[in-house]
Amino acid sequence: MTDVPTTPRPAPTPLGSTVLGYPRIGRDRELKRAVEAYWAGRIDQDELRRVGASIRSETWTGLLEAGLGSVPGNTFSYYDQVLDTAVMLGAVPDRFRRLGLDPLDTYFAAARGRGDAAPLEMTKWFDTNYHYLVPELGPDTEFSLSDDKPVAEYREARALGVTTRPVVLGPVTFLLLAKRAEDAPEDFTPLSLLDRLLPVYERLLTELGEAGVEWVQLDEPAFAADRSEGDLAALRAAYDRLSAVANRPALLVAGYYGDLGPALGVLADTGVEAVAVDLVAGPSSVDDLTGLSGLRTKTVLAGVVDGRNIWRTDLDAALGACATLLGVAGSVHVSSSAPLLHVPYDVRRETRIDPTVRSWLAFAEQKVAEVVLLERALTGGTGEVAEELAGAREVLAGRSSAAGRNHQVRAQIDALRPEHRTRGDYEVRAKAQQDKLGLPPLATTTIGSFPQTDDIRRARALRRAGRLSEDEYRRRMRIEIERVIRFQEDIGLDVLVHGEPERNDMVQYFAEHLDGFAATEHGWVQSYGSRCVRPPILHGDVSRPAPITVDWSSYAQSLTDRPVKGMLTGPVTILAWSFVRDDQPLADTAAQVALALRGEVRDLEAAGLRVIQVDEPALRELLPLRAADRAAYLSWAVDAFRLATAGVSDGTQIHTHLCYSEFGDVIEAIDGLDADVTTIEAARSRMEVLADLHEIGYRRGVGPGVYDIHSPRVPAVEEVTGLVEAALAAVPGQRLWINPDCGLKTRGYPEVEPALRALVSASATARAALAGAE
Ligand SMILES: Nc1nc2c(c(=O)[nH]1)N[C@@H](CNc1ccc(C(=O)N[C@@H](CCC(=O)N[C@@H](CCC(=O)N[C@@H](CCC(=O)O)C(=O)O)C(=O)O)C(=O)O)cc1)CN2
Ligand code: MET
Ligand SMILES: [Zn+2]
Repeated sequence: MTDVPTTPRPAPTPLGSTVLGYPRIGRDRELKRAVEAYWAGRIDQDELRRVGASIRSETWTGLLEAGLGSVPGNTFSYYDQVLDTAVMLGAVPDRFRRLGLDPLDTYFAAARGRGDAAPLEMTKWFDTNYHYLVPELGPDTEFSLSDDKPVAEYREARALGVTTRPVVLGPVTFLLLAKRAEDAPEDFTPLSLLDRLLPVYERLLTELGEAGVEWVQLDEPAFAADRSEGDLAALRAAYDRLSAVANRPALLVAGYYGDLGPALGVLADTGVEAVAVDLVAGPSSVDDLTGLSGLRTKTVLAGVVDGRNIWRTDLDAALGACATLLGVAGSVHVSSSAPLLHVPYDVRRETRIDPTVRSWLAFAEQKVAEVVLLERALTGGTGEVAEELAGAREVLAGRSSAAGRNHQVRAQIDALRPEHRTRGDYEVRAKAQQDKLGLPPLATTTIGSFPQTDDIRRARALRRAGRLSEDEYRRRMRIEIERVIRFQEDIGLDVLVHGEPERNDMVQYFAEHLDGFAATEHGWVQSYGSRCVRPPILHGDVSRPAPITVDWSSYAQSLTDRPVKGMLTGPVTILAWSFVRDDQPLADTAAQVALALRGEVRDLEAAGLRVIQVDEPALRELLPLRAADRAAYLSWAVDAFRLATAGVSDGTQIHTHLCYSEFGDVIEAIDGLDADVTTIEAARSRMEVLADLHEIGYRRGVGPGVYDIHSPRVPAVEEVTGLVEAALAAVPGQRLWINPDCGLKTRGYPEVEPALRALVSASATARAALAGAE
């Protein structure tokens, strides 16, 4: 129990039904368009702020009218909520402040870099496809309440007649997500700053209280992962202190993306008024909660409506979970399991999705309606909503009986044997590949995509609108492929790519060509900053009706004597970046996708492609947050990749590519993929991953990225040469590949051309040095 007495204050209005957060890009990506127009100098700050205000007002009024008991506030962001928090806490690194820009431009400079000021690192947000900017902290960091965004947005909503519950990233998760600033001592940990940080949160709570805020939500998702005793002690200390603040709003602490484990007991013993638990990703939380006497006086938000996936809720099951909690908690209200940031706005706009499949789906708006309905059932009894419950039951029954079963696919999976996932000895393969390809040491290549020019995107938009024929579209893409091939020949790369111009996205494109998936038209979700994706919906058994990439890749190969790499997205990444069915184990779905890709890999080989890359950038992303679940995941993930790729002969070279990750936890799985060549993000971390690979005895080809494509900066030749030398110190030249960190689709040719020339020149220099040394 806390030994700090909490200040007596009037009981807050009950929370009622709610969601933990909401999409913020605008129903038609208005924010993306406005932010990008602002960056390009086409609109000014006033215009950008008008777009932001209109998205916020539409969100608040919409949520109020939908009948939520408590409307979340401060869920808007111009780029990222972690950066917003760093700005609010006055923790923006000096290199951005020194630029002397106004607050909004300083903010964007931290997000995107400017001149010599490299941007904050961007990394995966838990196990999602959202990316946040990593705060940099050191022993000299001084926090101060430097921005009033949560208060200002509260007042803005009030003026529109909506009372909101500001959502703020919690202090402990903020510190756990931060990293040590480069100039900080090695043994510094951001969590050591907790005592310095808490006064700022105390001040924030005071100001929110003064503004009339009744409830504030502090998010602590970091506790859905394994945490140390020290982390738990920090959580306890933080909420003991924050709950002792005088005249503060009532505190709701939200944990999501999994069960809170021991953190739940810690929170139950602090003076916070409410906790939100994720009963979808962490269903066992129901049992964890029942033993906690500390909850008897608290409100529990039961996260029973999935905030991450798009299936309609099993309302009976959800009500059952809520009912169990009624006996444990002071009061229970219904909520989404996580912020709705990861789902699109409105399924009713998807008129091209088969109506049966569409009837199974709920996007953000529909989820809000489910939450409201469940709350009515919980408070007024099921009789009041009997009709709605019966309707939902019928849809659910329809889904489980239909579920697009493909008996042929299931029979093929049942017939698989270990040899379908095993290739021959690597040394034998390497020899056969060298005979066929005759590549020099330090061979150069790229990761697949070339800049998606306005012309390409416009052509695709015209075709979608029916204003460009399929033939004309294909003709234009072929012209682009030829241009990209000639460009690479001119630069002098060794292994070429076709450039992926025909792909809207590396996952959506494949989903559009596989059975068992539905693509959306408007289902945009933020991935980072202004970049969005439309995750496809994997609703049935997966199969490949016809070859997908073979025409494009063999056309590219027909244009050149140099080897062209076939280019596919791997099964784990296709799953990670889709909305996947929740009615069978992920492992089974992965095997189906892998089997479809296996057919594509073999068709590419038969068409004369000697090198085939199967991208798995999301291998790390799907790694379970809790260590206990990891071995099982890695086992099926590796199996799926091997099933997709092991059907080729020894002489066909399989590449894979990984990015956006800290690889330490999956390094053995990377080895287990058994790819002949692994290209991997490394430029920003200065080749750290090579030491990890060396340690586990990895001995196949490796291409650590020597050009950071996530920044508009063009590296100088000396910089690339430095990275190549660092790599050569860890890997022999014959096994070393020279390539960028990732695909080039988000970059422009003015950056790409000099960067690739630098890369080829650095390889040539290192090659000459190697030859001289022999
Ligand atoms: N799914 C996925 N997740 C990923 C990645 C990825 O590549 N894919 N990469 C990592 C980083 N995340 C990223 C996410 C998105 C983008 C990205 O570039 N997204 C594009 C959209 C890509 C797309 O779907 N393009 C479509 C639609 C393009 C579009 O907006 N068209 C306009 C019309 C254009 C015109 O008329 O000129 C429209 O529809 O309004 C196409 O090319 O066909 C964007 O936000 O701008 C990049 C990286 C991790 N996660
Ligand atoms: C996010 S990984 C990207 C791999 C893909 N082949 C590309 O180059 O775009
Ligand atoms: Zn990549």
